[in-house]
Amino acid sequence: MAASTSQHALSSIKFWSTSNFSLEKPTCHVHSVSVGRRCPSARSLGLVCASNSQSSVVEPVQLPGSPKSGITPKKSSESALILIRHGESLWNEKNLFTGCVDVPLTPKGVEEAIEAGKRICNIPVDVIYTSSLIRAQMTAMLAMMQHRRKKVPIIVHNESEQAHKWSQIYSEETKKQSIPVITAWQLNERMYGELQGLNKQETADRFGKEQVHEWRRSYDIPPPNGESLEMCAERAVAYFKDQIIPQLVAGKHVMIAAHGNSLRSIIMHLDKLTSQEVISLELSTGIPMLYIFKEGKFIRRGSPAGPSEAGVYAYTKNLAQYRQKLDGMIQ
Ligand SMILES: O=C(O)[C@@H](CO)OP(=O)(O)O
Repeated sequence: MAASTSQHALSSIKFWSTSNFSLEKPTCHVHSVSVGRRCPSARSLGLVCASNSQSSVVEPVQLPGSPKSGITPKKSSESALILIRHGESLWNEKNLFTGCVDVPLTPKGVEEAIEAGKRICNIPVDVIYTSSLIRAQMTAMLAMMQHRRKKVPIIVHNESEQAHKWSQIYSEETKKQSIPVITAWQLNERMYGELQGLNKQETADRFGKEQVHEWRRSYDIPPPNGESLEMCAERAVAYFKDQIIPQLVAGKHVMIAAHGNSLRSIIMHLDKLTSQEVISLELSTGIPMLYIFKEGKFIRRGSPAGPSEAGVYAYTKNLAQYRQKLDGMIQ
């Protein structure tokens, strides 16, 4: 069921395919590495203090082509991959374990999402993936409202044949001005089991700080009747490999709006973090992180500090060209 839904989703993206923007001739700058507050590991730099905008010197992940997808890799192209954790939710504010409980953003979370959108407003986006939870979807939509290209993000409904049929668009021109938003439960927050709804501080007081830290950050120890990060990775990383990598291979620029732990598992995969290193990986709410996918490798670019931040655009001539193109369209 999940597989066929995903296949539907993929075919509708092909159908919706918009820009074939190709990024070529990168001028690769190795910038200084900045150290995050809580993570001494060089491999997670730039992610702990995710507001940091400098690029990293991470050894890129080597990926094979796209054996299953049948999509021909575009050798000369580069794709942008933006990862964004949702803005502050009402339960983040109350310091409650949230997991798969579907809680909306706070006004501060709304602001964070808008701010994130401003930071990435010059970076191309062809397709958006979000979890099935409202806090990630609100974040994706609010962020895209800020994008200078002004395409309309539209949620793809493939949950039933009728939903698919009833949400069709009958103008090719309108489709070109839209960005498909694919929602996938596989990108949901890790299921927190019997901790969902409990106060984090009270839980630490009751079970001990170390035990709670183990539940929250260890790789393979699940909270009571919940998912460990490893279990969460089994579905989130599998989805990333099966559905999202083929888009990048095909030259599409992708944004993923998801959650602290589903994104930690994807970043662990991209940056080849060990199960020890991932313990220190913390993601702030509403901070976008940029990777460039080129020739099967992911190159982490950190987080754009602002729409015109030189570091991000300096990396590829074509990111800069895309921005110039937007400047031209908007004048
Ligand atoms: O409660 C949750 O669902 C998560 C994210 O807010 O908490 P944690 O910081 O423990 O990963």
